[in-house]
Amino acid sequence: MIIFLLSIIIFILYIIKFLKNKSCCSNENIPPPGPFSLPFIGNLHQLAIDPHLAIQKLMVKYGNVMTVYFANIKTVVISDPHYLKEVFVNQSHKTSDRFLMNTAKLIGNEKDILFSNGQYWKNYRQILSQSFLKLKDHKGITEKISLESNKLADAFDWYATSGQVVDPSSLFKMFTLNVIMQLLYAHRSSYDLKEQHPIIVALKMVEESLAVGNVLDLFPILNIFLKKNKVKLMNNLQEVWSYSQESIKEHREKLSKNPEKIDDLLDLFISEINSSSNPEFYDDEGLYRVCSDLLLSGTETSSSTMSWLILFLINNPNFQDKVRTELLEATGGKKSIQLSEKSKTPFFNACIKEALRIRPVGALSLPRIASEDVTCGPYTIEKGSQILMNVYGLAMDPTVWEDPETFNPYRWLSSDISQSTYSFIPFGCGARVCVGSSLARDEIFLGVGNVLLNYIFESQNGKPINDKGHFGIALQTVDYNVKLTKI
Ligand code: HEM
Repeated sequence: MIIFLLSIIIFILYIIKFLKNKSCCSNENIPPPGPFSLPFIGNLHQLAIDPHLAIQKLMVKYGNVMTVYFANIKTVVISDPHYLKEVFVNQSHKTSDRFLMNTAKLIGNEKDILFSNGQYWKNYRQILSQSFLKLKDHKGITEKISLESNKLADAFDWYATSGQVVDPSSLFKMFTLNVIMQLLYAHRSSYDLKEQHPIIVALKMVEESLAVGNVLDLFPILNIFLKKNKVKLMNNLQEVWSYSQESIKEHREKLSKNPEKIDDLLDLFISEINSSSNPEFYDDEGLYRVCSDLLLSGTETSSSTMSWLILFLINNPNFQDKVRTELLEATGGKKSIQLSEKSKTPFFNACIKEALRIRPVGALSLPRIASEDVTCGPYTIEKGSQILMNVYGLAMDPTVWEDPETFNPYRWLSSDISQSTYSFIPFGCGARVCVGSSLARDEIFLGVGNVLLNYIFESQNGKPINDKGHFGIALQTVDYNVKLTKI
């Protein structure tokens, strides 16, 4: 009986969905084409594992602007540089808002930067962007990042001298966490993986819950069974927020006594607020949520890119040798590189760009929503749809990139590189482009530069490492171990 009733319900839903799809569009209101979607799951059966690769396959049939359904969420995926510009730049007023799922609302409460919209987002984004601009010119703060990259190189030393293999990703993650922790709390943690700072432990738990969170966002009914996950997420977020609140209080007190004493990003942020026309708008809730945003958005992204870069340099030992020779020439033989020496390392800079192209960790960027109907070439993206930028697909387009699946840094050095800006968007594009891109590039340059100056990296078994990776909270490498030889 139950099966019979369920079949009837599914059949009715199927008909409703079919009729809705048919009736939604007049001639001038054509939605982008896409595969047929099933009731409840939409196209999840086609997209659930490695969605960036699944979308590549579907694109062959449906083209560069395509409609798919993540469960019942209507989603348009854009893989064409001209349409990206049309949608995210020319119609930015209709496409700057984030598509907010339940987990995003829990994290941001619509009072942060990653997951807020409207005037609230605009005000906080402006202050944060100004703070990042000033950070770049603040010698004392950039010096801290430089010193942290020397500590990262030291952290590999034990493995090199003892001959033990190590997973470099775990140390890269500690490095990017330490950078953000110093920018926000003036604290750092040991690289000893057994003695981790409580914030790092809490953040790891948050990331674990987020991986499960995706399923809950698509099927809220599962909340009944996975209540524990929500409680775990909230407890760990609370730990990060409380820690941030303490730090905000200390920073405010220090700046009220000495407004000129700027030691980190949080100081810059608070002093920008103090000198803004409406400082009372920026309450402590907004501030502590921005702190957790920076930990969430600015650590796994940069460290995964560093892991990809090292992986491709292991698989291409000639490139690794060439980078090291260039770095040693730039530093005059010293084992530590400075940001001021960036202009002397064009080949290494090209390798960083190539890693960001070939394995963009934000392979589908962060979702936006069409707040009104949006024109996209001959199609209309219906108000309320989720919109994704196909960052990975753009980087794999053979009409733009010669042999796109090959790690080839030379493509960035050739004088006839002529692809559109919107074909290479690892940091997204338009009004919500990544605010931390410059910091990320500096971290990758210093962190990977310094370890390459000190060690030769090889795979554990001497064979090339799997370079396909997997889609977790970001496009990540598979776990891999390296053998190190000290130089
Ligand atoms: C290689 C490293 C990184 C990559 C690939 C990356 C990528 C991205 C992407 C694709 C977006 C969405 C952009 C859009 O919607 O158009 C984004 C947003 C953002 N990123 Fe990054 N990111 C990186 C590092 C960082 C760092 C180091 C920070 C800060 C410490 C950061 C902070 C943010 C923030 C706050 C946003 C939200 C901006 C907004 O909604 O207005 N990211 N990032």
